[in-house]
Amino acid sequence: MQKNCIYLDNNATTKVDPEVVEAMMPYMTDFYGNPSSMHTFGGQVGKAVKQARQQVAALLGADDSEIIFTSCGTEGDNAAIRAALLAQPEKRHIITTQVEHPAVLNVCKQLETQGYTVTYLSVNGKGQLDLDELEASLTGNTALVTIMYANNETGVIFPIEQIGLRVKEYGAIFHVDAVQAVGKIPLNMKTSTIDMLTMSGHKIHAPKGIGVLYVRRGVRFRPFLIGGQQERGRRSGTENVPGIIALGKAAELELLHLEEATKRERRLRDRLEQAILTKIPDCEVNGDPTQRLPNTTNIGFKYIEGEAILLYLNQHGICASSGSACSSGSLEPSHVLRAMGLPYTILHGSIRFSLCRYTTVAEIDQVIAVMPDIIQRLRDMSPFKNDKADWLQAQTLAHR
Ligand SMILES: Cc1ncc(COP(=O)(O)O)c(C=O)c1O
Ligand code: FES
Repeated sequence: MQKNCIYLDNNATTKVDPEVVEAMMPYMTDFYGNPSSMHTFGGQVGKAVKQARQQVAALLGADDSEIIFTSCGTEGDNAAIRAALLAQPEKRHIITTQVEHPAVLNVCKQLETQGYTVTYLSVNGKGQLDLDELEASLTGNTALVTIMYANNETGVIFPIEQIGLRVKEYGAIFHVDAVQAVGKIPLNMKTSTIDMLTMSGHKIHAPKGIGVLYVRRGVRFRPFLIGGQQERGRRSGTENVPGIIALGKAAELELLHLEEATKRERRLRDRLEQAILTKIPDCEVNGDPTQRLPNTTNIGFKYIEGEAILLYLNQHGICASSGSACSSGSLEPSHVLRAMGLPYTILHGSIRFSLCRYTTVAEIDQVIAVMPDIIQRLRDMSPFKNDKADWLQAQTLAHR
C-alpha cells in the first residue's frame, strides 16, 4: 500500500491526527465500559463522553445539551431532514439547492415520491445562490430549508446567516450541512440563525464513522433511531465511545489551530492556484474565488479529461480528485459544476485539490513542478488538439 503520498484530497477524508489516535486508544483497550452503566467502570467512560461533548460544543459555540453524536455526516443530514418534517406534519414543502451532497439531495428526491414538494435552488456560474430566488420560494407551507455551508467540490461558501434570516421570517426549520465548513470557518451557534447543523468526524482528522448533529434547544426534534434512549432519547444506540472521544479531541485541535491553519492553507492554496494559472494555458478556477473555503481549489483544464490528469498525478504519488468525477460509475459529470452551467470543456477537465494543516510548501511545489508537463502531454495526445471546435461538438453530442 502506498504510504508516502502528497495528499491533497482532504475534502474526501483526512488523516487521523496522532493526538486523536492517542486519545481514543484507551477506549478501545482498557476503558470498554458502557457509558450508561451504573458501575464506576462504565461511569468513567460516561465522564469521558461528557468531556468530548463539551469539546465539540466549544468548537460550534453551542451548549453541550445541543450535541447529538451520530455515525456520520450522512446520518446527521438524514436525521435532521426527517426530524424537521415529522415535527411539522402539516407542512409539505422543502427548499434545498441543486449543489447539495447526495446525503441531502437523494433524501429530497425520495421525499418527492412521498408527497413532498421540493424546490432545488439554482446557482450562477460562480456557484452562488440568488437570495431573491430563495425569498420567492419560501411560503407558509415550507417545513424545512436545508442548505450546505460550503460546497465539497468547489469550496464555495453560501451566505448562511443572510439565508437564515429569511427562513426565520417564514417560520421554517433551517438545517445546514456544515460537513465541509467545520474547522475551516469559525462558527458560533449562539449568534446564528441555524436550527440544526451536521458535521462529520473524518473531515476534521477524527476517524470515519462518527459525526454530530447539532439541534438548537427549543427546536422540535423527532428521533430517527428509537431504542434505549441514549443521547437524551434523540439518537438511541450504545455510543461509539472511541469515536466520540476521538471527535472530542479532534474538535479541540481544530479550535486550537483554526486561525493559523486556515491562514496557512489559504497561502499554500493560492500559491498552487496562481502557479497553475500562470504556467498552464486554457485553465480556470471554478467557483467564487473569494467566498470560498481556504483549503480548496477546483480547476478546469480545457480539452482534456480530469480522470486522465488524476492518473498521471497518481503516478507522481499525488492524490487529488476529479471535479467531474463520474460518481458511482454513472459517467455523469459533476452535478455541482453542471448546476453552475459550465461548458463541457470545463466539466470534463476539472480537478480538485484540497489541503489540510499538514500540507507543506515542498508538497505544493512538487505539484506545481509536475502539472504543466502532465497537462501538455495530455493535450498533445488529445485527438482534438488541432481542432478544438470538433472536440466541443463531440462532447456536446455525447451529453445530449
Ligand atoms: C458536504 C458533505 N455532506 C455530507 C457528507 C457525508 O459525510 P459522511 O461521509 O460522514 O457520511 C460529505 C462527505 O463527503 C460532505 O462533503
Ligand atoms: S464527465 Fe466523464 S463522461 Fe462526462
